[in-house]
Amino acid sequence: MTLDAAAPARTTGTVRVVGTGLLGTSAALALTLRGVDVVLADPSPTAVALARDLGAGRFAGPGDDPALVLVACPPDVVADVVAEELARSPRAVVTDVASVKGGPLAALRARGADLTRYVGSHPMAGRERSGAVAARTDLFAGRPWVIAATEVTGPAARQAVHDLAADCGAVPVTMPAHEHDEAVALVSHAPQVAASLVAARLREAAEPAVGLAGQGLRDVTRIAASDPTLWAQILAGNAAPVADVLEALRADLDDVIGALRALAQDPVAPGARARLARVIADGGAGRDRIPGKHGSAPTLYRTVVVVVPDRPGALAALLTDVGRAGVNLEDLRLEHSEGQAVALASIDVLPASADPLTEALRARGWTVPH
Ligand SMILES: NC(=O)c1ccc[n+]([C@@H]2O[C@H](COP(=O)([O-])OP(=O)(O)OC[C@H]3O[C@@H](n4cnc5c(N)ncnc54)[C@H](O)[C@@H]3O)[C@@H](O)[C@H]2O)c1
Ligand SMILES: O=C(O)C(=O)C[C@]1(C(=O)O)C=C[C@@H](O)C=C1
Repeated sequence: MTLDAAAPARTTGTVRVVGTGLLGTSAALALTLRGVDVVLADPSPTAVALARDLGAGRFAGPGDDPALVLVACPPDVVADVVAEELARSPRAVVTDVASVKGGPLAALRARGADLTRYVGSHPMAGRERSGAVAARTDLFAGRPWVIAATEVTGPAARQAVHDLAADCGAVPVTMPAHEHDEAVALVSHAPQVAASLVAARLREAAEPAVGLAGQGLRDVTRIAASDPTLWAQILAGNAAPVADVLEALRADLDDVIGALRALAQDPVAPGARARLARVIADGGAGRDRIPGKHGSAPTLYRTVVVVVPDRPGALAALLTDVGRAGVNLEDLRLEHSEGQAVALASIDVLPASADPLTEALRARGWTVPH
């Protein structure tokens, strides 16, 4: 997915990005691509220089007069930084992208900040890596961007953040802060804890067991690589809603354990298999409700799986042949088990491209198993 750089930006005036890590630099790259004047600030000189070097904008200076300030710093300090930015630029709209919204809003309200010019927001897009080096121009493409407007948010602030989200390729969604926090406890924060707990079980596992890991484990644990300091802040900032989701999960887990213990005692324990089947079926029903990348049904892409020999240049050759086939690659995953002479590349493409790509790759000698 790429951003349509040709479309004119809705955002007008200079945008000041404060915190040039993954989120700040990704937004700055998307805005710069659209021709928006972006100035960059971060307490870390390396972080801001890196973002500038990547083409995300220019260094902030004393003469800047931003129309919009985007705060993309860690959640713990977000209320302080927003308050500073409101005072520094008395005419600007200020937003932040922290993963929790209720706490920062309450803190700003308590200190009497100008909430007509501030509107918290949260793009539902990210990565398990931090810093400007992980930034991507299309990070937000097709993703929801929550705008947590309040009853006192001014229309200019609403519009400016709406335009910012749209210019980054995201889909703006308006939602009150408390509703947002409950929703992300379920769809983001508890899943992070679950992924981390599953992955943590692997620490003490014997080498041969870990060597058997397939795509299932990789899918479930990708986000276990996330930044612990950032996530400790996110979880602490949304403690009660996350605890509620995890308590419900614990009850479900106890039910599964009960069925398994019953089967361990008696292989034909009445009702046990039905309880296990129900867990898997309920999981499938829940998963079916997850929207696709663009908010549509999750059947947006088809996956073409290709066998890639384990030798230098093989993946590059495959990508070249995908390009020669005239097919736009939407996503790529590589599965490689230790000791195996081949890897499996899963290439997501638009449904209409799957069969032509399969044929073109087979014609060029690639093994495409199904
Ligand atoms: N990582 C994700 O997937 C993701 C997704 C959506 C929203 N968010 C939110 O975006 C924000 C930034 O996360 P990130 O992943 O970009 O983190 P990051 O670690 O990549 O970047 C954070 C940046 O903030 C800077 N910073 C630290 N203290 C600061 C301060 N007092 N003032 C200004 N800048 C400061 C750091 O130097 C760093 O460059 C967080 O609030 C996070 O909750 C993260
Ligand atoms: O995809 C990832 O790696 C993410 O961490 C993204 C994710 C999410 O849970 O979807 C994580 C935290 C953010 O606040 C928003 C998005």
